[in-house]
Amino acid sequence: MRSIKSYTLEDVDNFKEQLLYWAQQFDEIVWLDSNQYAQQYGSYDAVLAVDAFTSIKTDDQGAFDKLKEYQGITSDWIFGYLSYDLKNDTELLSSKNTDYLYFPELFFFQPKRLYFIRGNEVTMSYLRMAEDEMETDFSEVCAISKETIDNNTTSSCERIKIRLRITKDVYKEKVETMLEHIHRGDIYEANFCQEFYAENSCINPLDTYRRLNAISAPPFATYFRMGSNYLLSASPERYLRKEGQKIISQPIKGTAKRSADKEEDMQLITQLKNDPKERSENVMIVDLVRNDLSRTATKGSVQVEELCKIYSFEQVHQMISTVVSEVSPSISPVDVIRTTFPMGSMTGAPKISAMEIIEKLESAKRGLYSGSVGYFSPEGDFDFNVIIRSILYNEAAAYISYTVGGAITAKSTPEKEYEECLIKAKAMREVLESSN
Ligand SMILES: C=C(O[C@@H]1C=C(C(=O)O)C=C[C@H]1O)C(=O)O
Ligand SMILES: NC(=O)CC[C@H](N)C(=O)O
Repeated sequence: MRSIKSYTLEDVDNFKEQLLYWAQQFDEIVWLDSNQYAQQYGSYDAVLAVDAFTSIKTDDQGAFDKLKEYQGITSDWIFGYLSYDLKNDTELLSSKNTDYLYFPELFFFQPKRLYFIRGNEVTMSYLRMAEDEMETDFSEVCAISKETIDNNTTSSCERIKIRLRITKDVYKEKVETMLEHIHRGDIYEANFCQEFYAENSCINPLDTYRRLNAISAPPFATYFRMGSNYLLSASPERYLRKEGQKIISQPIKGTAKRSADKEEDMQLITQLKNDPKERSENVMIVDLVRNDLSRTATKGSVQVEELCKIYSFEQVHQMISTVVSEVSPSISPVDVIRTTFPMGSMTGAPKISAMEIIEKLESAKRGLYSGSVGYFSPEGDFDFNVIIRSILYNEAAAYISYTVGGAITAKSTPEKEYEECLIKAKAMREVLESSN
């Protein structure tokens, strides 16, 4: 079904820039870049999928059933996203908060043109109908000069004014309400988020992504486009990956800022590692993920491979755990996602009560934020990230948005949680405010 061609690259970083620039001509784009971050699990350094041959977009009930059918029928590479509000398809829940971004709840496509980069090699994988264009496309990509990219990736938009969806005082009141729920025993932990936005504004998506990625260089960077809807993501977090029969989930809980001073930076790592509040936040989510994975796992196969390990990224230090399981080949890959979605790190525990309380206290529909972007391979393997540290943009609606949040537990204080939100928001704010 696909034609394959591989080339050795002289300058991989330059080729990545050329390829993403070349991709801009297509309406559907998924670009995943791990920024050379050293990770145990991963197949490619970067992947580009463009030009939909077939696609699926849903906004109603039964989204996971439709995805399962689509994934089964295509039996090909499919790329796309799951928005947070698909929770309503897995549990008896609803989303009543206002949607400002208008992304469909689920979107996947089968790309005609695919590029996989690994080391200094690129492999092109084109559907037969486009195979005639493989060589000309490759030459076109390689002919793009740095000047062309720089000259055409400038913005003619006006300065962006970022607004807060809720004030700091309202945020603190809501965290107090969350704490009351925790003290009453309704929940142990919930991830409470707030939105920052700009109306009647525009950005150059490629320029914005490039600058966000340059200061973040995370392992799950994403440039996504579907028509006039864009996701520019600097996510450090994996939600779920499947490699053969093995399932891998890597929830993050526990965040510390970075310092330019080496010694202070080391202290921040030690503090985070030994902080009982951050550790207990993480362990609670690990328990939830173990429970979620056990729904499709073979008996006794759920294991914690790594608990509360600190990983440093350009913007923050994070505490990450790795939970794995085995599934039997008879289980559909979509069902492994359906039974674990939305990821526990973005909900809280117990999951359903946390999602109900989040819905009541938050002020905007989460949509794609705290959802997931990724792909399925023809064999049914997959890799999906967590959509955080991301700028969402609806060009047609002239609306730009980023949301940040953090886990609230019995040990939380509203002031500290607010500070943590600002640490997570720093890169997005910097990039948007220096747009022009
Ligand atoms: C909610 C966000 O991040 C989540 C919350 C974290 C925390 O509470 O420490 C860490 C990673 C994410 O799972 C965000 O970045 O907006
Ligand atoms: N950056 C990426 O997300 C690359 C794709 C994916 N992580 C993989 O290696 O399979």
